[in-house]
Amino acid sequence: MTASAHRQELYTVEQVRALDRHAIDDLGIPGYELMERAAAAALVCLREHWPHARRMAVYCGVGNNGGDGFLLAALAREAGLQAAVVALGDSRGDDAERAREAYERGGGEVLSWEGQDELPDAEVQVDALYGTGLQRALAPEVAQLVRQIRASGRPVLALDVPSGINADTGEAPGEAIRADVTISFIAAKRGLYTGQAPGYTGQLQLDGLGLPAALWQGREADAVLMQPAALPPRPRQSHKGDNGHVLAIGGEHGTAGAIRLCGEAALRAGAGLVSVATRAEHLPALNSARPELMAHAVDGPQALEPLLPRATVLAVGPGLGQGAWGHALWLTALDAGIPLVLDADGLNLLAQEPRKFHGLAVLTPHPGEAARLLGRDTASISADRFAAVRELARRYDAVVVLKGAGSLVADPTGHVALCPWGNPGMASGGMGDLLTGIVAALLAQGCSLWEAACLGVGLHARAGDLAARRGGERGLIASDLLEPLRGLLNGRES
Ligand SMILES: NC(=O)C1=CN([C@@H]2O[C@H](COP(=O)(O)OP(=O)(O)OC[C@H]3O[C@@H](n4cnc5c(N)ncnc54)[C@H](O)[C@@H]3O)[C@@H](O)[C@H]2O)[C@H](O)CC1
Ligand SMILES: [K+]
Repeated sequence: MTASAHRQELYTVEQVRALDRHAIDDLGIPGYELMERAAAAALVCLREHWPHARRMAVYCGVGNNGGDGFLLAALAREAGLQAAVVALGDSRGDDAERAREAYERGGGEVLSWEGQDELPDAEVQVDALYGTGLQRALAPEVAQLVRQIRASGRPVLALDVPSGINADTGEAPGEAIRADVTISFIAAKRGLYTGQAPGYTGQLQLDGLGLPAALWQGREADAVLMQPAALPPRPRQSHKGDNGHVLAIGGEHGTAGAIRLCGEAALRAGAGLVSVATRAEHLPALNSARPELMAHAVDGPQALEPLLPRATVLAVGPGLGQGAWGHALWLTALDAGIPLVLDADGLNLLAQEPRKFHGLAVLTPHPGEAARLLGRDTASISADRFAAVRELARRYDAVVVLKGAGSLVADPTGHVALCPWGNPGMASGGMGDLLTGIVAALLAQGCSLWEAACLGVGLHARAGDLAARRGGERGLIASDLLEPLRGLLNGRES
């Protein structure tokens, strides 16, 4: 496994092809040699994960991904392993044809496969059907093969991309290979880290195929993969005034939980002071449960206005509702000219009354809220999350977090950062309220919009992973994250 400096950069398929061409044309490394290196790296990976496996079945497509598979099978046979190859059809392209010939010349046999044929008996199955060349959903007969591969219950090693996954967007337009391990070559394809892809890649490994670092220098990447980070230690003489004042606004009749979680998260993420502006009925519960939260009864804008001058950051939306009360507070907050984090109903109100924030806001939509903000359906957001988050940041002139597996952060200039952490246990109520409070607290402590959004998303997801590791993903609730969050914020992993 080649550790490579470029691993934190993410590329589109087109950019990966340009890297391949650069390696071939400018560094003089033939495409076939890249294929040989890919096959060698795949065999090392296979033996790392399944050291006792003696029999493998390699499923080869007609292109270069299939070529990788043929050369892997040839190397495996040379190493004394049994390798059966099932081919989808005749190989297309010089390198793929040459790879197939090399396999057959070494005595390898190619099995054809029709609809209901039994699959070869194997301890490990290798997916070399499609890689970065996938252009649409798998054909029905290939989808059937994929289902049979899954039904066999045998582990799967996917080469470069799990077949059926779009390496640009992370979408599975139809059936797709669920791999136990995916080994991806040369550069990290952005689609493998977001959307549906993380559910299909299994453990994702990257191998730079021994290419010189010069290959990536100065080459355009599309996004960056977030790296673990924390806030710098607090100065000894720090006092609460130094760490900002978050004013959280929300909590329509009967919905105190969201704004309370938001406020608690802001406290746990280090804000110096946290106030909550909400309906009067919620004050007794708030004050008894969390006296550190200064709760204010706010029945309209005239009661909110005196609180604004003391606030350095606003967190607007958790449980706000879209009625007259919520709308009036929302308008007052947005017109205050104070940096803010907008979430939940604050975003739904924005979808109805769009405005640009000119670098004063972080928006934190989930795909459904993003769809409303763009006037599209949720499916189109999931079909290309990178395009959607960039369009949101540009249209609203704000830093935008598009939540979901592989959360994305974009700024209005098009920079995108991708969060590789998080787990399905976090798809539960209140997690978004937590994130809003965390981002607001980081802004209050002096982070820029971009830093607060990236660090906030990363801390939130890593806290979710720590909490899930301790007690499992099922039944994970937002408040479970508060303690791990505090540790991570202070640079402690456990
Ligand atoms: N130097 C390099 O480029 C290296 C590439 N490597 C491997 O090559 C694949 C990409 O190979 P490519 O031939 O471009 O495409 P695929 O093998 O992924 O796909 C084959 C072929 O299939 C057609 N196709 C696409 N989608 C469908 C579909 N749904 N149904 C039917 N047919 C479809 C399309 O014409 C494709 O061209 C890359 O992933 C690497 O595995 C080496 O590993 C490194 C060097
Ligand atoms: K594949």
